[in-house]
Amino acid sequence: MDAASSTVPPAEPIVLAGVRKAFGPLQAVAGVDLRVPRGELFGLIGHNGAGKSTLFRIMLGLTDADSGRVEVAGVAVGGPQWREARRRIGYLPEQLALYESLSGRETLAFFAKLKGAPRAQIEQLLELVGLGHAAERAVRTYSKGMRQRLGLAQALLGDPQVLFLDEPTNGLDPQAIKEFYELLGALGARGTTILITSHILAELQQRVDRLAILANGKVVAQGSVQALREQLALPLTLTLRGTPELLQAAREAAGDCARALLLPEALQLHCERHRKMELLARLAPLAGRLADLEITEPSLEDLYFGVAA
Ligand SMILES: Nc1ncnc2c1ncn2[C@@H]1O[C@H](COP(=O)(O)OP(=O)(O)OP(=O)(O)O)[C@@H](O)[C@H]1O
Repeated sequence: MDAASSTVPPAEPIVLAGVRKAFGPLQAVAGVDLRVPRGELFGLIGHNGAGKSTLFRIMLGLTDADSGRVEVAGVAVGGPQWREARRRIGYLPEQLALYESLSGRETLAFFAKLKGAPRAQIEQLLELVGLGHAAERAVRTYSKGMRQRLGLAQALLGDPQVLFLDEPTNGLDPQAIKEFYELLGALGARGTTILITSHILAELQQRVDRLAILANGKVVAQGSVQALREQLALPLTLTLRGTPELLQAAREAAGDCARALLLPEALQLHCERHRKMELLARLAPLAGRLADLEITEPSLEDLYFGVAA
């Protein structure tokens, strides 16, 4: 059985190797390698113009790469088996055009027809995204969160193996974002592979399995947030609270082990990861008298600025 007729998803539903795309003199995608295993929630981040949308369009077969290998859902994008494989891919663009006068149910029926997906899935998807109660209402009466959930439902028509989500949580409130990611978690647990872009790094940091940071068309770092912390070796921050005398003593005890920043009511010590235990040992004699000690890992935003800025 060949890959196109197989219903078994490949172990790596997204494989890019040496992918390049230029627009005139501009190298928008400059040699990207990416492998995303089945069931992973993978984030793609980067500055405006970094090449994220171009890469999405290449993976969806909407734009041809100039060179390189692009495989999605187990087949070469644009190749002889692509038409069939495209049905196993869902896409939620950043701005999905919806017909305001259609109801939620009619909207899904419209997309199901376009995609050749069974209409029988519509009710189930409306329930899955929490729109069962609003299925009869015109889209014009939907909130932003409801529209995004309807967008996700259309992307899920045909039970895709791979989902591409472009800024799907833009404009959603914190509760809606939480629910959106819970839904993605459930899809991942059933083996759906999800590629997601977002400019809200704090949001991605807690949720993605791995991510790639794209800058000027190149992947400049790739891995789990923790792996990137270790790879990029950005300093940890210890924040100490206590009396001014104690903070001064802590600063002296830290010595060359950390870069110290004395704030009005706290001392911040920025320390390289491999010297953390040495620093804690130096501070140990003071620990009993400190009011508080907090260790903060570099955030995804720190990591991003560490490589992409
Ligand atoms: N059709 C096109 N013709 C010419 N240049 C293009 C075209 N599409 C994209 N570009 C250029 O390629 C580069 C990458 O654009 P792309 O839209 O992929 O970036 P992005 O990372 O998605 O940015 P954003 O976060 O702003 O959406 C940009 O410099 C953009 O101007």
